Amino acid sequence: MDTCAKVKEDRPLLSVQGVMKLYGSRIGCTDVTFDLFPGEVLGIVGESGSGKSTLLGCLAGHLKPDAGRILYDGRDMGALGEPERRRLSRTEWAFVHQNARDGLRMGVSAGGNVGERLMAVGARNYAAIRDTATDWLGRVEIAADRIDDRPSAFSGGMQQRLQIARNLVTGPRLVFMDEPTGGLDVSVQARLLDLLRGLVRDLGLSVVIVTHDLAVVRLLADRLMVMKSGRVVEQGLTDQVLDDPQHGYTQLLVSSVLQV
Ligand SMILES: Nc1ncnc2c1ncn2[C@@H]1O[C@H](COP(=O)(O)OP(=O)(O)OP(=O)(O)O)[C@@H](O)[C@H]1O
Repeated sequence: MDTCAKVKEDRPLLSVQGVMKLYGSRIGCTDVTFDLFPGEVLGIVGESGSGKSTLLGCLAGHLKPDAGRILYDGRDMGALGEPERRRLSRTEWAFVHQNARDGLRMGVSAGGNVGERLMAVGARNYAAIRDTATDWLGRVEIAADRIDDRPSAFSGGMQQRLQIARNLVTGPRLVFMDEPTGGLDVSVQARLLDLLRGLVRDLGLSVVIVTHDLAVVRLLADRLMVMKSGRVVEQGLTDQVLDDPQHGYTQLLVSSVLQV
């Protein structure tokens, strides 16, 4: 590896510095600082209203922070124009919504949902697009003979897997996930988690994942950030935080799960 490439590898893919987002006088999130390195998975946990979605919205460029800086691959997101942000959303980033319907086009076939992402980054050869779509449906365990079905004919778990294929087909570097296993049956969740873990590992993805579910972060996240009332109360290696929580709130969060 030459020196230049090495320097790039050592640089955070995402650097978040003192980010704050207010809704009027209400704090959405405040004083959030962390680095995400290439290939790392960061889990964000906290109770409802703790600011997880607000922070994710700021990171993904859906919300404009009121203070702080977000650097993506060294570039200040606040200084990027809207066309460049849209280009990044199409090419280098992906966003997996909790509700698959928010991330899919329900009137378009499964193959079309995957294929149109490829077309958005310049693919034009119909046969090659269909082949890639078929391959990706297989990777998310959807049978090839369902390629022309619409997502509305799929189960919740299948829709979520299709949303994941649609998001990953273009080879993004950074994936935002908002409760990707939320709202699914426990057995469906387990299968989806397993699939996600395999894809994250095989593709070496950098991921920021928001969840209520400590089992999800235990399985997927290298590092964990715990939020309460819009602030980060604790962060560290996932096993360390879950096995030896330092903050009273994290202790409560961990013990409430153990008691279930
Ligand atoms: N559009 C909005 N307008 C006003 N206040 C908002 C808005 N969105 C969020 N908030 C407030 O910001 C704070 C953080 O909310 P946020 O939705 O980010 O939390 P969360 O941890 O994602 O919750 P949940 O797990 O329920 O999605 C809460 O006090 C919430 O009421």
